[in-house]
Amino acid sequence: MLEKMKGGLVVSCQALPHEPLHGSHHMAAMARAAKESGAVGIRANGYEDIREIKSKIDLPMIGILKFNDPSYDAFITATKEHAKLVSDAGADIIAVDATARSRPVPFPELVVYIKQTLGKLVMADVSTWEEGVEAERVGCDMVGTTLSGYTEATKHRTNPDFELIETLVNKLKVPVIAEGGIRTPEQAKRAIDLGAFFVVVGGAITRPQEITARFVEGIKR
Ligand SMILES: CC(=O)N[C@H](C=O)[C@@H](O)[C@H](O)[C@H](O)COP(=O)(O)O
Repeated sequence: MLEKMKGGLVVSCQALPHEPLHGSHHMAAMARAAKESGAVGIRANGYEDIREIKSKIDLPMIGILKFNDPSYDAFITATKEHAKLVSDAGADIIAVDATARSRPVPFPELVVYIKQTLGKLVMADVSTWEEGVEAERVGCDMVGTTLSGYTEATKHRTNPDFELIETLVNKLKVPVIAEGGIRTPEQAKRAIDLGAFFVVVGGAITRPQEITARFVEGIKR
């Protein structure tokens, strides 16, 4: 499965409850459009969306479950229960928050559970290269730059974080996934040229409100 994704584009099809396109019907339509135009995989959030997309579109699925619990900071598939839901929905790869922030289950325990009990691959969503090294050490199958810019320690960084992509490629043996803030085909190509295994693009393709805002701003400027 991973060989088929190498050098390609994964489209993240996500709309949270407050977003205009929220709903698995819309997300499955986005995923279908992505597949028709050559995407090699889909990333999606939550049981309903993952299940609906998987039932309609035959592409590898990176599944997540986003949940903000006030008692800890990690928010992407941070518990075993959430990992099981994502797995039951049909995800092939489960992406997890791998940042060095507070979490409900020790990270190595979550990784072992996903790999051994659920039998799925683990993508570690990190914000720093140190977190990437730790994720590889505890057995994650791939490391993504997803959370650079989204933690207290990295909020000063701009994305796409090409420096992080490059550093992770140099330090890790597992595939490095470029994700977060990629807005143009040129940026996606640059990430691949730096050694990213595949590229994940979300908002620039599947969040029309983001795209509209950029055009409106562009006209004002
Ligand atoms: C930080 C966070 O919550 N990231 C989420 C992770 O799944 C998604 O909201 C992003 O859309 C995804 O990572 C793709 O990134 P971008 O939409 O920038 O291309």
